[in-house]
Amino acid sequence: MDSRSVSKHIEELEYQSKPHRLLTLIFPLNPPRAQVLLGLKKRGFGQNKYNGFGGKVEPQESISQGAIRELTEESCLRARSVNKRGVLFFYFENDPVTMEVHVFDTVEYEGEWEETEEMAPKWFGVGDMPFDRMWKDDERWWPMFIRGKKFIGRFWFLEDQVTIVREELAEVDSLEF
Ligand SMILES: Nc1nc2c([nH]c(=O)n2[C@H]2C[C@H](O)[C@@H](COP(=O)(O)OP(=O)(O)OP(=O)(O)O)O2)c(=O)[nH]1
Repeated sequence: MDSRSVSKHIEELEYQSKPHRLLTLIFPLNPPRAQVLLGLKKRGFGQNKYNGFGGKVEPQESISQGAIRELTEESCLRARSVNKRGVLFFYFENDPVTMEVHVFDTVEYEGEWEETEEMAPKWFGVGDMPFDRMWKDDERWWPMFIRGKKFIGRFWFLEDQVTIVREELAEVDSLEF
């Protein structure tokens, strides 16, 4: 198990024994936090969905460094600081790998966003999200995200990657494990 994973804090042997893929997901907010930059994913996992920016954490970096790197690779924005906002775990039917996604926001970033090979960015009002073109779980935790809360969620998907058959979602005071 990757030592950066927070899985050791979940008391479920079945959960701990599964391989985890560590991923980041970061949302740039405009300074009054009224708008969020999403990207339309052009290829790979989640293609044609709007999402924040992110991807796999590399072995030599911290999770927040991974979030900052992916933001630049996918949108050309350079984050000066990030805030950890949530951890999400995804389980897919017939897939032994648990996806452990660390969610961040940033209000301190530099540069102009640009379309990249992976993402076509676009600003949205935080209360006007394109949920019909996003991952199904997003509308569940987004209200916590925009109210400035921290959260931990677990979502069990069928193989279709659309149907959620079970979920656990809770606000937490801290994500410093
Ligand atoms: N909003 C949201 N994001 C999700 C969900 N599931 C999930 O993996 N993600 C995010 C986490 C990552 O940011 C992204 C998946 O990472 P990725 O496959 O694009 O990773 P990558 O960029 O390293 O991959 P690549 O370069 O090899 O294509 O999708 C979800 O249910 N909701």
